[in-house]
Amino acid sequence: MAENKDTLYATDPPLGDFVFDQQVVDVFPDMIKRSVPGYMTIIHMVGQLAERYAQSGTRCYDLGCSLGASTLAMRHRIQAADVELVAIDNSSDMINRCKIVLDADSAEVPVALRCEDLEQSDIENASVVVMNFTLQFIPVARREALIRRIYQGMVPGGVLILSEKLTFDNAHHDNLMTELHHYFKKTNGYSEMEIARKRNAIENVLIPESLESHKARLANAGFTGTELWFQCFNFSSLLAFKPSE
Ligand SMILES: C[S@@+](CC[C@H](N)C(=O)[O-])C[C@H]1O[C@@H](n2cnc3c(N)ncnc32)[C@H](O)[C@@H]1O
Ligand SMILES: O=C(O)C(=O)C[C@]1(C(=O)O)C=C[C@@H](O)C=C1
Repeated sequence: MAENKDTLYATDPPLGDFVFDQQVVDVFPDMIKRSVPGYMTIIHMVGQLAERYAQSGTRCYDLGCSLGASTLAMRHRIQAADVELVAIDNSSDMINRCKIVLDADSAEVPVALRCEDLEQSDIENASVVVMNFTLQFIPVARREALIRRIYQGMVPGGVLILSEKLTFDNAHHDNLMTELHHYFKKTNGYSEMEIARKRNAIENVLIPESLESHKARLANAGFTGTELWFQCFNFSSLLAFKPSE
């Protein structure tokens, strides 16, 4: 299916803070590919990591699933038996479109699609949890409790795949990564005006943190072996493990 081009901030932009509403849903595949360097690599590897770490008789979660890109990647790669996928998002517009996408998919691994606030979600018996550019939209003060609940809902040997936009403590490095991200968006066809408007729209709702902050929070929750497995400019993905018994 042809993807609608993201021109949301080109003319007559939405007013106020960025929200994941129908306007965003209609252009989301194009928006995220042209905004997040390495996005498709991350999605592809989520499938491979789920194949490697999904355990029979457990669940694999996609928290902040949007249109289900990570869910589909896992669904087509998981080999373990009796695995259930759980895809959660609190945007009804996203969930409605995600349902259409999943219904059109041929894979047979069952998917439980839930429109709910993931901060209130029951997370149980999880061998794989994916949070792809979702934690950054959760208020910083509530991230620790959420990561702890995710850890508690995981089985021994389970893996969390946490992808996030990053800030850097070194001001020069932070400015360089921000500039390279800006250039990435320009090479993908966004105008200076679109980039500036989008930046203003997300600055109060997308709160990035440093790699060190993420690693400390994960360690405090009990995760071990946390490693940065992907980074392109100021976009990254981490693996964190719940120790085996
Ligand atoms: C950048 S998108 C995630 C992209 C998606 N994981 C992917 O890889 O294509 C962030 C998503 O998180 C969802 N979200 C934000 N806060 C949430 C919350 N408290 N509960 C559930 N979903 C949430 C948004 O509705 C949005 O769909
Ligand atoms: O940082 C930016 O400029 C972005 O557009 C990033 C980002 C994200 O990381 O979620 C913001 C909103 C959209 O979901 C797509 C990409």
